[in-house]
Amino acid sequence: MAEAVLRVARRQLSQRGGSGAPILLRQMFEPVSCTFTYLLGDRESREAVLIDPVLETAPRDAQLIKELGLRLLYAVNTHCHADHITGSGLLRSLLPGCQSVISRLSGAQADLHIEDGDSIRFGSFALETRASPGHTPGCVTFVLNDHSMAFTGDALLIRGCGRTDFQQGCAKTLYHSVHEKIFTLPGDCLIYPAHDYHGFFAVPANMRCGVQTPTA
Ligand SMILES: N[C@@H](CCC(=O)N[C@@H](CSS)C(=O)NCC(=O)O)C(=O)O
Ligand SMILES: [Fe+2]
Repeated sequence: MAEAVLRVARRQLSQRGGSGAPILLRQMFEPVSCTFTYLLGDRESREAVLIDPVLETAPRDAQLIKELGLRLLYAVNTHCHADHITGSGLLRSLLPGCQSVISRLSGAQADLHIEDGDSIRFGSFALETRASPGHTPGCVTFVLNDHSMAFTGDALLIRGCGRTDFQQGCAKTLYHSVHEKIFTLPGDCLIYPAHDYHGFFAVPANMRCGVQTPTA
């Protein structure tokens, strides 16, 4: 018990940037495709990244980013499926200076291509790229540098995983990705998936909406 409390306290401390301010996190939802988009920002430098934007809600996201006084460096995609990648292009035009990012293995066009192990920096934070193929060959999971949160795209959903029956999906590959790249994260790492098709998520007062491994 005491150890768990210490672990949470340590995590809360390390989620702070250079000024000691906590990371800014907003979980947003697009109800037609049931997609989550995540905004992460450094409160000091005002640099931010957006994970898995959706075309229809890109104007909403751009408006929020402006209202929060953030500078969007990257619109980042966990994988190449139409429900995600279509938003990046619009965001580039709505927020000049923003660059689109996706894995090289996805085969999709972007300003920046990333690979397993690459880091995406914003302010005093960074997202580490973990290749997690299976839903698609180019799927990646983004892990905050202190391993307190992970953005799993369609690799790991809530009480399930992404489908593997189309666009070069492979159940065996996904099984290994989830077990070796996601379940190996610390037990108190919060998992933020790309979809909720069943209304399983809740928004508690403290806005912590992830679920913990390995009981996701
Ligand atoms: N089953 C979904 C239909 C939409 C869908 O196929 N979603 C993908 C992720 S977007 S590429 C998926 O992997 N779903 C998981 C699944 O178990 O189907 C729905 O219920 O609307
Ligand atoms: Fe997908």
